[in-house]
Amino acid sequence: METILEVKKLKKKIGKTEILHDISFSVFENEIVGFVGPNGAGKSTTMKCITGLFKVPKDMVYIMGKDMYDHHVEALRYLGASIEAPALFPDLNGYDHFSMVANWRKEKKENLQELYELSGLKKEALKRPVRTYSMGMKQRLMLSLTLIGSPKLLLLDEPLNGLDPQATFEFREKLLDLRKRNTSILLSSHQLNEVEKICDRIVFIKDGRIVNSITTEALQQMQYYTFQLQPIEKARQVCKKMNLEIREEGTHVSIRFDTPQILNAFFKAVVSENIDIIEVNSADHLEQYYKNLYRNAEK
Ligand SMILES: Nc1ncnc2c1ncn2[C@@H]1O[C@H](COP(=O)(O)OP(=O)(O)OP(=O)(O)O)[C@@H](O)[C@H]1O
Repeated sequence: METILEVKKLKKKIGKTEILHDISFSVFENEIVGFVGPNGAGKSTTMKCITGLFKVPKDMVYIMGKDMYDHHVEALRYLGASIEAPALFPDLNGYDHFSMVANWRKEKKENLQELYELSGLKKEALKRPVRTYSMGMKQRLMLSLTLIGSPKLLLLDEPLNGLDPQATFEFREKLLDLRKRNTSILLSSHQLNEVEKICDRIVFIKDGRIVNSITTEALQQMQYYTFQLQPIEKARQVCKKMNLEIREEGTHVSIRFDTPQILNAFFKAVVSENIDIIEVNSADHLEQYYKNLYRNAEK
């Protein structure tokens, strides 16, 4: 499997504060990787280091095997990026932005037609100055601009902000389609349900450190259930005996089962211990995983 992006022991100081501490992860070909973590964890800073917006020392960021330190011109040729709020010129219209970026990236004008359509912006809107666009329209334009020149790697920082539900569905399809066309993507987002739907793997960051990484497939195998069980003391004992992770939220408990077989064994144990199941709900995988992970990281 070809490595598209390699981040190796990336460190970043801003002023006297160490923001990133030895961040290491990779993005492989045909892979969409989610980059997830709380506010201020270091997602945007990492992305800025990858794009060269923040200069980093040698041997820390490689794009298609090119070190961003001394081969950044070649490395950037493979990259499309949208980081933080869409960086657009308020007085230029949509078409102007396309022409400008196409010039930089040496893309032929005739290849832009598909991207105009992909943006979902009408001709009338593309003729208007960007200052008249809504947040979602800016996001749509920005995403289409990042695709000019068919990058091998796309970095998207919070691209779902401001998108309406229809645009979110279309955006999801667009990313999945790009992956089919050999573009790998690093996507930072707080919208866990979308991350779970779009990404092949998720890398978790906290306080400038990578705290975990998991494939979406492995995540789907895990089953999270929220129960109301009585008596709760007995339920706790069953979980302890079975070595199950249990999280208590008021009158309910949330339990993670790594395989369907463990879930089955748990139900059998509950029945044999005469524990009443008052209520049971299956929970979103990524949301539960996130809660457990960051709760453990607090300890
Ligand atoms: N220019 C700067 N000067 C000083 N500190 C900064 C600067 N940029 C970022 N930081 C600090 O670096 C840390 C990481 O910020 P960063 O923007 O990378 O987080 P993030 O994970 O993208 O957060 P969010 O989800 O809120 O966008 C934060 O503590 C932030 O205050």
